[in-house]
Amino acid sequence: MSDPLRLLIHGATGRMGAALLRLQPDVPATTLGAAVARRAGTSAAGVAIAGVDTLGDVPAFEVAIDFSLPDAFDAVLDLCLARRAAFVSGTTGLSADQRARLRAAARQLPVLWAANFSPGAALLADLARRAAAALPQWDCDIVDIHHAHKKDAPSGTALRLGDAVAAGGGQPRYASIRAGDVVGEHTVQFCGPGERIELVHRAADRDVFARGALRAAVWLARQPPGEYTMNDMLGLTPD
Ligand SMILES: NC(=O)C1=CN([C@@H]2O[C@H](COP(=O)(O)OP(=O)(O)OC[C@H]3O[C@@H](n4cnc5c(N)ncnc54)[C@H](OP(=O)(O)O)[C@@H]3O)[C@@H](O)[C@H]2O)C=CC1
Ligand SMILES: O=C(O)C1=N[C@H](C(=O)O)C[C@H](O)C1
Repeated sequence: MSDPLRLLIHGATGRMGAALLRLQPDVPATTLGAAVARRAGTSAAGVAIAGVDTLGDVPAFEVAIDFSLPDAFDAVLDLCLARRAAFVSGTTGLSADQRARLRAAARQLPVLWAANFSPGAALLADLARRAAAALPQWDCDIVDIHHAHKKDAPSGTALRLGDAVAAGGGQPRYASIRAGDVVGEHTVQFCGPGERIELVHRAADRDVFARGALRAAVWLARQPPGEYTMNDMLGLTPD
């Protein structure tokens, strides 16, 4: 049996970081190499979290899982390049330059960035593309609802769904609601004369994203350098 994969969890004090730290021990193919956040501290489960000022000193790891903020993204990507480690990221709101850096890094490392690590959201994008292709004259609106603390709008998933609609020939419009503690809800709505179709995905909790990211880390560690998607991992139609 091979040694467990050492993970770096970046954004460890956040909502997603907490779910990842809680669920990582359920994935025996992995072990926690290091956990990092903006400020050093200790997680609810007693895990030591390093501050980003000591990011360069973290122990060896094979895969980084990043759920942080765009401001924090470049430093962890640079660390993966320096350490030749695979990179899984779910951080949304990235700039065009950051997306380009990710593509460039994929020439040297296996990289999997996804706006949404739930398998259902990947399937929703495929359904949205097919619906848009079948309903060329209908209006298409994408609505995302998230907790009040979410910083980016439209959500990364909404933009991903919009790309899928555009690939099907549609022209999506976006609306975002930030309210309460909603984990994440996305609706792709098609309106035609006298009728309306809604495709809806609701995440019940953040564990679905964390499980998807841990599964991605194990899968990505076995891939050669390149840019991968959830569809590649799940064996769905390529984007
Ligand atoms: N792709 C997907 O499936 C999903 C993606 N997301 C995305 O993941 C990201 C994180 O979401 P969430 O957990 O709710 O956010 P939180 O605000 O709860 O957590 C953000 C984390 O990033 C850390 N951080 C912030 N700035 C820096 C910095 N400059 N350097 C180092 N660390 C930093 C924070 O550390 P500190 O606490 O010390 O400030 C914290 O640990 C968002 O972009 C969100 O949109 C969320 C859910 C699912
Ligand atoms: O910030 C969140 O919470 C979420 N962000 C992702 C996004 O921007 O699409 C995924 C999920 O909906 C939760």
